[in-house]
Amino acid sequence: MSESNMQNKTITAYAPASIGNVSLGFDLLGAALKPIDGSKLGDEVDLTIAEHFSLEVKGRFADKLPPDPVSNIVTRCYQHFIKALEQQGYAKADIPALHMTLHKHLPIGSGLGSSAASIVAALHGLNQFYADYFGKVPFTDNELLLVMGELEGQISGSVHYDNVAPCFLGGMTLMAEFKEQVALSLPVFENWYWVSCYSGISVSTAAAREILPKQVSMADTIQFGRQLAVFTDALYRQDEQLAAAMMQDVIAEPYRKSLLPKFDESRTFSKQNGALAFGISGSGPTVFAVCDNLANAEKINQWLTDNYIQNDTGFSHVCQLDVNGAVTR
Ligand SMILES: Nc1ncnc2c1ncn2[C@@H]1O[C@H](COP(=O)(O)OP(=O)(O)OP(=O)(O)O)[C@@H](O)[C@H]1O
Ligand SMILES: N[C@@H](CCO)C(=O)O
Repeated sequence: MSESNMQNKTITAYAPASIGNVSLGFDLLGAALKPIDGSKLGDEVDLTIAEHFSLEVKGRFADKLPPDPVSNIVTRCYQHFIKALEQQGYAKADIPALHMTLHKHLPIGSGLGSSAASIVAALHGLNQFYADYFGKVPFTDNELLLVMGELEGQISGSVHYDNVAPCFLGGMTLMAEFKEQVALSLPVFENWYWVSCYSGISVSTAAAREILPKQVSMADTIQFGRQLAVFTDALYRQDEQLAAAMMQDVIAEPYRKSLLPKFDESRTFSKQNGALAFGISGSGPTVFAVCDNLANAEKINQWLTDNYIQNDTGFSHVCQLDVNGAVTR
């Protein structure tokens, strides 16, 4: 598309919710979510040319963010992106400024990768917008991922890619954290349903990291390594039973579950009613249950809706993995 055609064009980028850790892969494994009823579980960013940069925030959770746009991570994404374009050799005067609108659909501090979804929608949208404008894609997926991780780190206190990578690439991703290959896409079980229930309370990721011990025992280290290696192998061999048996969290859940009212009861009900696995999504309070059939998933979804949700802000969805990740239209 030519520069003049971009003048009145709006690009919209969508980035889905995600499960960080997936129980067994603290900071190293993540999965993108898509409710099976077609409802939207992700953030959106609209981008259009303007005289000066500005950010507008709309959506159900807009009023839970700092009112000052400068404190919004989307503003930092824009500033970072423009600086990187200049470093690539684009002259400042040739880069049009944008008006951006963030549609904040994901609750903050939910364990659904809310800040990651804003970051991914903003940066994917910016890359697509300037690709259309200049006729050349400014940054590769891997280059964008590195920036996404850096910005996520500014919010949560340490760089971790297990929300931004699945949110951006879709499906289930394993972090390689190799400069040339930050994340790897893994095979998935297409018949698995992921019930995801947000209780409605907010848990800060930085605070939920703070309560974790700084050292891990030898026994837990060996269990962690064994589980992640065997799980990955089981995905490649499509061995559901073995994969599900590996989905236990020895790093974070023992410390974090005390922050989550009704966690143990929810696990007990889910496991007694057919869940193959149950755990905390990211740093919580969202929990997830994995089922290999819809009837079990719907039963657990109903029970979590009735029992795990604490207030009007909470919600629960039967999901499958969002294999598309971030998309623009
Ligand atoms: N667009 C944005 N989306 C979400 N949080 C934002 C955004 N801009 C700024 N913030 C701030 O970043 C912090 C996000 O905190 P935190 O990392 O705990 O939440 P989160 O990313 O929603 O967590 P989770 O990954 O568990 O969903 C909050 O202080 C919030 O005000
Ligand atoms: N891996 C991160 C995800 C945060 O959503 C954590 O558990 O702290």
